[in-house]
Amino acid sequence: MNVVGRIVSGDFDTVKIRQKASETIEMGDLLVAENQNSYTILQVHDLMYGSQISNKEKNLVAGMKLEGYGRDLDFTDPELSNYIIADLKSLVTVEKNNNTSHSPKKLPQFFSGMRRAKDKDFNFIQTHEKPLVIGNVRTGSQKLDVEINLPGEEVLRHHILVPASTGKGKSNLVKTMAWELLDQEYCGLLIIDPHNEYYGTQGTPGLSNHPMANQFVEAYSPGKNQVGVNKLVINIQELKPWDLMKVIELSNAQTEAINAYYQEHKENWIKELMLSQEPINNIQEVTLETMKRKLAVYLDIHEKNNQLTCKGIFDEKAGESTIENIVQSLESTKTLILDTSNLEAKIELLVGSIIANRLFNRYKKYKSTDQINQKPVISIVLEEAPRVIGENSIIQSGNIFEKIAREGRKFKIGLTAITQLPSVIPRQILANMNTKIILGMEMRSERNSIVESASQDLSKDDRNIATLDKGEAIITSTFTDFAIPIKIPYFKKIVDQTQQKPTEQIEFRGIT
Ligand SMILES: Nc1ncnc2c1ncn2[C@@H]1O[C@H](COP(=O)(O)OP(=O)(O)OP(=O)(O)O)[C@@H](O)[C@H]1O
Repeated sequence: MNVVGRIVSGDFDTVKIRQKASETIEMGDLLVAENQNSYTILQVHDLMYGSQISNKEKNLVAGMKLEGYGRDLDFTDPELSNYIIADLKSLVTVEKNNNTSHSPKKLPQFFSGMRRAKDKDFNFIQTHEKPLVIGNVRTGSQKLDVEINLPGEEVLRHHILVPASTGKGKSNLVKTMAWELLDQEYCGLLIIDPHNEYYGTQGTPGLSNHPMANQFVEAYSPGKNQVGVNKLVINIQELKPWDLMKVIELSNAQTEAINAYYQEHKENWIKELMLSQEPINNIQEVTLETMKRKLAVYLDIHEKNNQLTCKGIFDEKAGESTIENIVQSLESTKTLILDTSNLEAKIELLVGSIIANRLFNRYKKYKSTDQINQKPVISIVLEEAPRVIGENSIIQSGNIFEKIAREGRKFKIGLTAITQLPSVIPRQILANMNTKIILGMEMRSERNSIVESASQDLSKDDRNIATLDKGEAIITSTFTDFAIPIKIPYFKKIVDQTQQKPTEQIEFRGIT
């Protein structure tokens, strides 16, 4: 056994080891303590200096070296006198006889030597029936040859949170996950894409580069025609007063007015309101005029000579089947990418809400008629998620995304919420996000909110999270035995490899 350190003190929370002089232990390294019938995998969460020399002597020797006295001056047996102490927390214990894992309940033997974790230490990992491959086990900054998968259907319906500082690899991770899920027939993905980075363009690979993209990717964009992308046009009949009320600020009188028009004219309410010369019921003229102006501004629909002119994504004549087609595609396990990069944030969320509402109501019906088990799970990918599920979200509380965050799992609809600011997501919603894939986070307040709502005890992981590099992550989930340090693959590399070997099958192992 190649010993890298020896246990010298500690308690159940933190085991302290002294590093062997010839070794270099890194933050986040995985080390193994062997027992007769089991072994425990531990992770380094802090590093510090240790010394047998008094401070006074150390300061004196350092001063002499700095000031040029005694260039060759050193301590006797320097590797014995000064050393590094690493703090470790126990992650998981594996029973050798039956290869099963469980939470550590014992301290490793005092003074025992520890070695680095190897691939075979993770042989206890199982493959799931509907796997979602996330990446490889990581020890410090090194990737092991052990792939991690989670039970995809369960993980997606119980929501995923991807918190990280800017540039730490959030989009890369979600693109990698979407790539993995693309041809899986147990799920559909709705990606609301405010930066137009998922479909791919010439020179920037995206999901359209997947070998099965023709069959499983469908994209909509309000912009100019792009090969393979549908133009996003939604018929105004699809818009209901309650969709609008969540995104546009309306006075009581204005709310009553749009409700009255809906009561009277049903799906033609927008057209009738915009072309109305006289208000219906007891609506005041000024309220009607203000409502016309608001609809014109937000929906880009204008009245001229008693005719409607539609300039934006909402149309009087076209787009009647867009929402239905999108929901159908999701149900047939496609990945649907909605490029919202040219839309104003409120309109982006309005479109997202209309789809999410239709989907939610459909799945609610499936639940009540016992058809839900035959339906795929749907995950809605939300970039900058606090815009809709945050304390100060730009659409009103009680919106469909909040509803999905709170009760979507019952109906097989989940969120994949991406954010730099988890601290502004209410605690109850954070706690509902049963899988968190944590990338590097520089701000302590943001780390705290994640540590407090994690499925495993991450109280010792603050420094580890702060020191995560691009593509390095920790998964904490109710569906894993322990918080797993992982390395996420680089999306561009996956695409390049697939294009070189289009028929190669990737093998993986999973975790229970
Ligand atoms: N797993 C990875 N392996 C290697 N490089 C990566 C990985 N993930 C991200 N990167 C690098 O980091 C850059 C930023 O990644 P990405 O755009 O995914 O971050 P982000 O957190 O979504 O950023 P932003 O907050 O600005 O949207 C990428 O362009 C890529 O160069």
